[in-house]
Amino acid sequence: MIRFDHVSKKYKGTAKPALNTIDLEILRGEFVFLVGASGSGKSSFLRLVLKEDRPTSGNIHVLGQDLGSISSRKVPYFRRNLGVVFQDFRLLPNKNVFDNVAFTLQVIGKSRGFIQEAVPDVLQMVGLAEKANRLPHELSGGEQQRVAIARAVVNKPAILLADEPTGNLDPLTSAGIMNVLDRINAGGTTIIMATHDNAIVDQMQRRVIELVGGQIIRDDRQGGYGMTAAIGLQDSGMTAEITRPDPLSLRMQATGAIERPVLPVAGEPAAAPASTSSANAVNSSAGRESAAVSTGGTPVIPQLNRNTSSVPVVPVVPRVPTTSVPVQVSTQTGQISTQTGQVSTQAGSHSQPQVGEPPHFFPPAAADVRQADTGPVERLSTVAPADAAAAPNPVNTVNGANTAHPDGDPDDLTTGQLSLAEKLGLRAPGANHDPAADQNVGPTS
Ligand SMILES: Nc1ncnc2c1ncn2[C@@H]1O[C@H](COP(=O)(O)OP(=O)(O)OP(=O)(O)O)[C@@H](O)[C@H]1O
Repeated sequence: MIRFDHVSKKYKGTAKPALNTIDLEILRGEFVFLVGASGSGKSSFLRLVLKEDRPTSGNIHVLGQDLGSISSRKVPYFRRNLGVVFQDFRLLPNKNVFDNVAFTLQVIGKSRGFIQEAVPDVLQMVGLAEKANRLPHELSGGEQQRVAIARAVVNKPAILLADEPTGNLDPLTSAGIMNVLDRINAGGTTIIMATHDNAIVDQMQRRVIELVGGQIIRDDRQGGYGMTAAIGLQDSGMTAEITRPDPLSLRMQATGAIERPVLPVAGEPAAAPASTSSANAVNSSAGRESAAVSTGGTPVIPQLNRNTSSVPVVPVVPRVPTTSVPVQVSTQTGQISTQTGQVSTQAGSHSQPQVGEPPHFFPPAAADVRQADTGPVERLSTVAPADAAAAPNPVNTVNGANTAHPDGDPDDLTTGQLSLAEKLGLRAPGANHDPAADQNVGPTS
């Protein structure tokens, strides 16, 4: 699905490459954390996947396409297969939640009927069905990020790139976001998430690729955040991130139990301190939404409790024993791929998308702990109109790079002033556009 062959990226005027001879393969359906100290190359990696930049050397294949052979004119079409979520949300401030999500579909010419069906579905999935008419500034940070996620996935991208999506959020709210991402991944979307959030990485136990100085020093199939990345954070003064207590560990120490706390599925408190009372506040203020479990006053960064639902969840990638694979990644992932094709649901009702099959858009709400707290599982409908196969999706610049490109790369769509639609990769630069879409907004809470 994504393959880097000896990829290096060196920016003009810099002494060291931002990425140095990267070889790696990411398979369909994987959830991959990209960790590493500030400046280790995470965003550069994501930019290359998006073809927002091009490598100095090496080859990149995404979704079977050699990125080097995609012309600038075709980049927006390529990017419709990718969704991107950023730390700072980047919603349109003057459009309500529905219109922010619908915007993606309007730009690429989806029918009104499709939009009327797809947007409510995706808002339901992210837990914002009741807030479709709100403006971004009327939402909490976590809710704004949910809108951004909804916008990123409304047209079923094969790949979702998330650059520090929880970077502006408190732990409890972050956990809610991770729950949403986990569910999107369970529907078949490959997710690559750059993050400094050690607690999330440690608890999710997914594939972890760690960069140091532009090189992959670790590739754990079921990894944790790791010491090297943490040391890098300390070096860069971002110690708050690494000193956050791991509530799950604390809870396990306290109880000796290994059960996972329950995740809040949808919605977050406007400003959620991680405490029992705030978790309850979420619950009461958000009807069907469940609250995070907090034990003994210890804030719990929730983790999916896949066992609380009667509907089994399909493992997206079969879990193999944790093995550190600093190099030769593709060899191992090739083996995984074979296994993936054999996986089916325990219930037999929901299978993983196979190669060539678009991702199911919303998995059953099995991973959704609403059932545990609120009764029967509410199954989320799928967005499956006939024209959904085109699967366009918002794509934006990574790290807000809507500035002139340092290399003067002719393929670089970040050059010059671009509208949001252009930055989202939905329209080729210079095409007709909605002037109202030219503004972005960061966090408003
Ligand atoms: N446009 C650019 N021009 C020159 N150098 C750049 C550019 N973008 C990134 N770099 C350099 O490339 C290296 C990798 O940067 P990158 O943004 O990919 O790191 P990162 O791991 O995403 O960092 P952070 O966690 O702080 O976002 C850094 O040394 C950075 O200074």
